Amino acid sequence: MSSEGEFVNRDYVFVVNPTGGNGRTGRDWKKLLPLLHSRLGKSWNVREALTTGPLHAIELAREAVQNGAAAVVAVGGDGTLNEVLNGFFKDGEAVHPQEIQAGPRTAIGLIPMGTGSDFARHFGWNVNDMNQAVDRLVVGNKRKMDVGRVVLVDDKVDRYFLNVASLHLSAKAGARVAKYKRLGNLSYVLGAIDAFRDHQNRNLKVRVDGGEWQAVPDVSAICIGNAKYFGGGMKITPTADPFNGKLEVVTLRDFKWYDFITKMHTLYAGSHIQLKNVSKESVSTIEVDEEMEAGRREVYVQADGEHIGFLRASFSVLPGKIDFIV
Ligand SMILES: Nc1ncnc2c1ncn2[C@@H]1O[C@H](COP(=O)(O)OP(=O)(O)OP(=O)(O)O)[C@@H](O)[C@H]1O
Repeated sequence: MSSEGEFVNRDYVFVVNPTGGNGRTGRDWKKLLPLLHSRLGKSWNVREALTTGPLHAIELAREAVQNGAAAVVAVGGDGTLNEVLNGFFKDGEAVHPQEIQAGPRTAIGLIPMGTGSDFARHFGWNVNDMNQAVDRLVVGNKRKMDVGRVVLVDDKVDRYFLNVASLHLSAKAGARVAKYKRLGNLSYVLGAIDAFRDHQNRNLKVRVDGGEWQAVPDVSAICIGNAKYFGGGMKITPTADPFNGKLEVVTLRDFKWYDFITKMHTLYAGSHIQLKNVSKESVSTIEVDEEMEAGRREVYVQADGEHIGFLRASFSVLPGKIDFIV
């Protein structure tokens, strides 16, 4: 009990993916835990929760939020952060502590130790720099951050994202990156080449902010950014800002395989948005479907690098929905 008689939970729950960064996260965690105890331990209860497999981080984070933890911190890559975020939501609603407690809502944090760690790039945080990450937690500044939500109508999937969601070529590439992850950042290039082998641009239709459906021919990829980077450092949605209450949508049309070789450097620089056949818009919601329904199951959808299913999809922003430790 605090002096005002309020119950304030002091748990900082660290959800660790020991397989992240090709096993490096597990090795580094052994050094990080004593550092957390010595630097955070006086103010907070440091709790460790190791994942045992894919999606386990969702359950671990949800349990922590239900128990009213002060913060849940993802230790790993963007995939682990995504799963931790999804533990804050259930059935389309924010999860609340099981007992009504005074005090601030559970915050979310990140110790970036993944392969790509693209979300950390948005903030210029150094990946695998434990001291910098712990400094951030010790200072404990929080900002209300926007959360992206994607609903897949056919797959009955409801998934939240903090970084970038996308569909078609980039999403298929993301799904194929996993088998090359032991090769580090090169995995993203190999995943893209792999995805291109059976890729065809597709005629889609989109509806922005509840307006009219518009046909968009020859779509290579549509990328929906809450933050700027994906694919191991590509500045794909270069004007995205997770604090502006909007999602940044970048549509790549009619790309041929050789365009990705000759124009690859523009994706890393963020200058691709000046190319012909690339458009950008700021939205609150965007719905996407096949123009002709045949072949719908071939249009992949990913969120924060995690394959989640196939079109039809609806993406929307939940402004300021989470307190992020920045
Ligand atoms: N204990 C585990 N065993 C196997 N896979 C796991 C385990 N815990 C989490 N995962 C899965 O590992 C995948 C990748 O994790 P994570 O994002 O942390 O690392 P990464 O892929 O190296 O980094 P990045 O996503 O930034 O490139 C996630 O899809 C997650 O579901």
